[in-house]
Amino acid sequence: MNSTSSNILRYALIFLILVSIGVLTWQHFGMERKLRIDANSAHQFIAVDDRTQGGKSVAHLSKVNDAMVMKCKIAKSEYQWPYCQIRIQLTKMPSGMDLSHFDDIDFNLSRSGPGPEKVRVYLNNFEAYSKINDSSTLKVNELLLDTKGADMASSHIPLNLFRVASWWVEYKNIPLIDTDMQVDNVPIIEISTPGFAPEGEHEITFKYIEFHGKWLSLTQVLLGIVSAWLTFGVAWLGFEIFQYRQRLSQERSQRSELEVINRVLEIQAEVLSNQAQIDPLTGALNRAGLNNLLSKKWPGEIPKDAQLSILFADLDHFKRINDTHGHAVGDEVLQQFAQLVKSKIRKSDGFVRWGGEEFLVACPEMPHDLAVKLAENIRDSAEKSSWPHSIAVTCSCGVATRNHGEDFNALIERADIALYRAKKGGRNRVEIG
Ligand SMILES: Nc1nc2c(ncn2[C@@H]2O[C@H](COP(=O)(O)OP(=O)(O)OP(=O)(O)O)[C@@H](O)[C@H]2O)c(=O)[nH]1
Repeated sequence: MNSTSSNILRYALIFLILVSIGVLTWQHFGMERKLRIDANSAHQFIAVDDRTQGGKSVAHLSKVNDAMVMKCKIAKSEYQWPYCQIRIQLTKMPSGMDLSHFDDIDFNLSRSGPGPEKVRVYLNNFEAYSKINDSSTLKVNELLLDTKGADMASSHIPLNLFRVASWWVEYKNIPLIDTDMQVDNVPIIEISTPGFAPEGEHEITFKYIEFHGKWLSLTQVLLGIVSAWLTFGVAWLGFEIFQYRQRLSQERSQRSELEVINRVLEIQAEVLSNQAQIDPLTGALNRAGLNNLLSKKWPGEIPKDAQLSILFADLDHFKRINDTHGHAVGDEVLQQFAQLVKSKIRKSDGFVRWGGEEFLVACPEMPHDLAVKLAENIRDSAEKSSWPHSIAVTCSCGVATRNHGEDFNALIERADIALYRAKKGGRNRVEIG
């Protein structure tokens, strides 16, 4: 990891930590969500009594200042559970308000009249089985609220204290599986007299209900934070893999560049080495070239039984050619003679410019008779060739073939002595050493 990416990682980590702490703190101390339903709300407020069920109780609703006041006369009748209630129509069925995001409720209501100082609060939820025209099919989530005691004094009554009313479950014969508290689609809220309301004048004054909650629950916030960290981790991993691949491909291309440079240098070294071993005028090897050739053929010492014939070929009276026709013509003759010898020898033979106009041919694995024949062939061809300025050019040769275990220098010396004899013997001839 380079320093830039480790800095980015450090800043990203600090940023994520700060955001995580910030969001958690915000969730805990803020992020408030509130729904207030009061007497001034645009919702429809209705007084409901038991007359629809055959009862005789009569309820009236009126707005007094900031409150909805329901006056109710509970009367005994054949109906067993006389009641009056304020109904707040929040929405038109089948749609309702989703109150499940809220955690607790504040009530501002009071009651007077005979009987217990309690009211029943209903959050009626529209369910799959509910019918639009029949509000009794809404699931009744019930809370019995003490209007004088601790309930009203303490605010923030937890929403999860609501329970599905057992009388409603019995009355509607609701299967057990559907009897969980559900407030995600509430079209109606009702505030009702207590279950055992005695006969007489009752009054319920409603000012407001306030639902409190968080825009995001702690679980949602934690899930969000974990997702953000996971996303960051995956993104960082991807970034690291991307960088690693880039580095890898850079290294690969650098390596292949180096290999190319290396190969070029090897070729150049080979060319220079070859140039160092080759006579530029004739293209023949020099003495270093001969040593290289022999050591390639026989690394280390030349084996005792290795067969090797040496042939010296020296142009006759070459000084005269130079003197008569000039040095440049002498060069031309040397070059032509070198071509002639090259055309007569094998690829495996070493052709060496030994001195000024003196050449050596090293013939590995060549028996003596063939070496003599080769020398004779060279000599004869030189004599018969046509040369620049029609110069008559001849050469003298000395041939020696290696005896068993003979030292290379001794072999050279024998060939050289043979050449000397050829010169002494009148030139343009082959002598054996
Ligand atoms: N043009 C030319 N002449 C060279 C070169 N190298 C050597 N020589 C000349 O070759 C001549 C050799 O002369 P000598 O050693 O007397 O031999 P020679 O004249 O051939 O006489 P023999 O070998 O005895 O037949 C000298 O004059 C050298 O200057 C070269 O590269 N180019």
